[in-house]
Amino acid sequence: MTSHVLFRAKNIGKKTEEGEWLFRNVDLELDNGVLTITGPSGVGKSTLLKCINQTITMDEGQVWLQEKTPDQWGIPAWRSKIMYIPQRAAIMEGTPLDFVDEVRKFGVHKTKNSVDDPVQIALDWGIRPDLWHSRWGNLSGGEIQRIALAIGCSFRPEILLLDEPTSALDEESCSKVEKTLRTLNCIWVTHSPAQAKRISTVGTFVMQGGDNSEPQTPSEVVVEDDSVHGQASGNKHNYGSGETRSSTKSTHTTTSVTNSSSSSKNTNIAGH
Ligand SMILES: Nc1ncnc2c1ncn2[C@@H]1O[C@H](COP(=O)(O)OP(=O)(O)OP(=O)(O)O)[C@@H](O)[C@H]1O
Repeated sequence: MTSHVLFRAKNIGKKTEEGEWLFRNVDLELDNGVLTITGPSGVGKSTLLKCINQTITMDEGQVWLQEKTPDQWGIPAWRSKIMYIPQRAAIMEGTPLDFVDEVRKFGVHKTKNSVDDPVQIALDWGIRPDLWHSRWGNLSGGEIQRIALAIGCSFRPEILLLDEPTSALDEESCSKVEKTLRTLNCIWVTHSPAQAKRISTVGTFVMQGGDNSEPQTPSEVVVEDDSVHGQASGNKHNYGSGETRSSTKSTHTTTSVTNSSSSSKNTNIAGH
């Protein structure tokens, strides 16, 4: 009998085009809060988020939201509830407001009246209202990033899948965005151990290439140079169980999720 958590992923695996395992046996749980994912470049963090969002097909494993699979929800509903915000928003035709109107037409999202105003959300992050009338191609990387995030937040998904959501932001903007996002349910990929320490409320999954079945233990993440060090080594556990990181003066000890044995049309915000 499994516990009824908001979101569960069990044994997720994805193969490369050559048929090797890019990663496998990834287990995640999130009931409430922010779960961060770190790991070396190319290990498959973005691909994992896309598998969860059902943007691409996983080769093994299953995901559940409120104990229902994507097929049981229906893929459009699933993607509106577990919304993926890509690392680099695709440059589209038109303006951000055009895009918001387009997405609202799909109807799988909540009705217009129950949707938050993305312009207001982004205003708190330093995005002037007039920028919503600018063509996507005329916006800076940091403006596009905040606007895409604000649109995602405005639809009030159950969970936001965030792929390095502040990578193009200066410190002040980053801090404002983090303040908002920390109040939501997020699975958040970051390369910054310092950011993982700041924002994760339920722990950090240190992703490994290939088989993730080895139980992980708290791993040392050196904060000073903002790069990930150390190897997973320790107790098997799931997120959502209340396990949290501990820290010392110079290092941050993250927790890791259990990892047991190791594409389609979408409605992503400004997505691929
Ligand atoms: N649909 C797919 N099927 C199989 N492999 C894929 C697919 N999409 C991407 N990949 C491959 O997966 C590998 C990992 O890419 P991914 O972007 O997920 O890594 P990452 O850990 O997020 O990297 P970074 O930290 O640099 O952003 C890449 O070599 C990429 O070519």
